[in-house]
Amino acid sequence: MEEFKYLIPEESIDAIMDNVATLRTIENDLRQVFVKNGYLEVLMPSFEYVDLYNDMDIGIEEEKMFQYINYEGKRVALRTDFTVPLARLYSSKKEQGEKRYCYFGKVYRKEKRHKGRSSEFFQAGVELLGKAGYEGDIECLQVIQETLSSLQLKDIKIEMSSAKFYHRLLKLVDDESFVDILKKRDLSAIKKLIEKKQIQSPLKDLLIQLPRCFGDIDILKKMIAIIQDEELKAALKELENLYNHLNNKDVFSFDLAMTPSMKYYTGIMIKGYSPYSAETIINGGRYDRLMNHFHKDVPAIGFSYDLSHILNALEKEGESHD
Ligand SMILES: N[C@@H](Cc1c[nH]c[nH+]1)C(=O)O
Repeated sequence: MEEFKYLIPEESIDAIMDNVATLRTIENDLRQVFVKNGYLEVLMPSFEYVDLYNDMDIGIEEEKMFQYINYEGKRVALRTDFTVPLARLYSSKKEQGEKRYCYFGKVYRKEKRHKGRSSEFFQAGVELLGKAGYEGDIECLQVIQETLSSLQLKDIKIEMSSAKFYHRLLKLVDDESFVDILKKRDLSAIKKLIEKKQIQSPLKDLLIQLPRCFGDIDILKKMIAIIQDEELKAALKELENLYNHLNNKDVFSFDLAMTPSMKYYTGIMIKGYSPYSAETIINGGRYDRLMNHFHKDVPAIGFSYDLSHILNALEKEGESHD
């Protein structure tokens, strides 16, 4: 029996973080910028109904949730996301117009195979509710820019794409296997799919280029010039317009093969990377239809930093300079 005392379940790791002092410094720096920009800090509950997260086609997959059945016989989940509960909060308080929330805390997500990976992620994020279109997007991207230096990491890259572009592509290709192929950027599978579905140019040319469709503004301009489908073109033009309005463009680039990390994204999608992290350190995007679930028509955008991954990256970056 003695040896079992030291065992931990597969969902767990020895300690979530041991460099908590750094976490608190980063958290406080971020908080200052969020609050300065008018974001109200909220402390969200750890438990929500499973149905809150997944009772809609743009919700969160049930496999990701840690859940139990409560005394009412209802399924309750550990907080799996901040964005969905904040949409609930906004609607239940009958808020109207623009509202800015920020938060710090953990989300719990099941991994397919845990194998030494944590299921707890410490996030810091903001949600900007009620501000539509590119003005909301710009505000959100500017908050990211203003907070980047708080992360203490060098060489952060932020890639952008468009959920409108992604969903239109899915519709045009019309094949279940496409999402997985896109995630793997598998050119030979794309070629097979083109054969199977008898896809003709110009869509064919776009698909062949897609796995390598990342880079600076030139890649976006190039694709805008060759794409003929009006919806695809309009989605990319929206991104171009956004980019043109950004002050400091250095950290931003594009990845048109990006797949949404959350099903609720409807417009711009944002992913941030450090060379010292295999996982994304920033995730975000516009989600204009999530609030429909609460019978509201409210546009919204937000992002979150994954502080667990950021701290790991900081440690690796430090080791590489030793
Ligand atoms: N909730 C998203 C990030 C996000 C915040 N707002 C919009 N998106 C995530 O955990 O990946």
